[in-house]
Amino acid sequence: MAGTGKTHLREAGSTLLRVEDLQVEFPAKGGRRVHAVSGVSFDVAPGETVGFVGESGCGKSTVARAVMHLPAPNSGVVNLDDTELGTLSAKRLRETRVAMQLIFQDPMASLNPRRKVKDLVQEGVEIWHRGGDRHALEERTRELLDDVGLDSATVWNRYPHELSGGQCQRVSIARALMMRPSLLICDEILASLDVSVQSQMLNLLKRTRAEHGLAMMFISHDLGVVKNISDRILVMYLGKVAEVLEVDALDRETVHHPYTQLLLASVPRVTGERIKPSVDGAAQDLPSPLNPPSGCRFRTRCPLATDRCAQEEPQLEEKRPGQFIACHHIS
Ligand SMILES: Nc1ncnc2c1ncn2[C@@H]1O[C@H](COP(=O)(O)OP(=O)(O)OP(=O)(O)O)[C@@H](O)[C@H]1O
Repeated sequence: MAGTGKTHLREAGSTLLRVEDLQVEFPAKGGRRVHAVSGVSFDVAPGETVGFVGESGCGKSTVARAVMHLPAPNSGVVNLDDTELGTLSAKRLRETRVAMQLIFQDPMASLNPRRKVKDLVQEGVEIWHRGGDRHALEERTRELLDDVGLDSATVWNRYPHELSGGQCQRVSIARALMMRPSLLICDEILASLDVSVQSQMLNLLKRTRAEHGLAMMFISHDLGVVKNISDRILVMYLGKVAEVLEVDALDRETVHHPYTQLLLASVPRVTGERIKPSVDGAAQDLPSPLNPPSGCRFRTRCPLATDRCAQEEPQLEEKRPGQFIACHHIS
């Protein structure tokens, strides 16, 4: 089995989203395959925010798309509210997917440049509920635009290119909320924004999730950002889960997976100044997902690695209450 264990999953009835043994491979030249996501399991409780962190290429976006079945994973099970997505007809899948809204990193690219803000926010609802009450729809659009910190009267007839990146991202959030989702999947949505706009957006997301009772998957390569907004964190490395932990465990004097340790060491510490995370610098050492290392995928960069790590894949085990680590050397 390619899994990294499922001991961290909670009782099925208590979760909104339950993902088991997700596997995604992409075809590559010469008949080879990119092992992008290999046996990832996690769950998200109603109203909970789970952060996904790991350096570029570790499979975070692929997990997000596989959860949405955009496209369906090669194998694995995705249950949303006890509905298994893989068993649904194409029509039922499209309907069920509305409850999960995905927001991307580049708001300009994900908003149709030829549509005005009011239409962008309304278009999802128009597709799903044709012939609804136009007045009520416009009211809700105004409300949501104001809610996400845009002056609805000002931006109503504007096009995306007339807005800043932060404003576009706010439109994307309003557009997602319009569909009344139970799960918001945010894929690197702060990465293209200035640091000051990032913190405004984090506050907006926290307020929004409380007001709308939303669960979130929050994806970022920046552990500092993920820590700020998440209840629990999944640390991913080369298509696998290295560690799952409650966010409080990050502040405790506790032992972590050696990869989490590397990420922690690269979180900016100087107030007001961004230090380039050292983990980005180490990215060239990332092995290829075309040919991932045997056993523990982190072993080629791990200071603790031994022969056992090459031969035997570590499974996620609960090392401290609420803290699951996949490492032979952490007890
Ligand atoms: N359509 C595709 N075809 C081939 N390989 C792909 C495809 N999409 C993703 N990959 C590869 O799968 C791996 C995981 O990519 P993914 O985008 O999920 O990572 P990520 O952690 O989200 O990184 P980033 O933050 O850079 O988006 C990478 O090696 C990537 O090159």
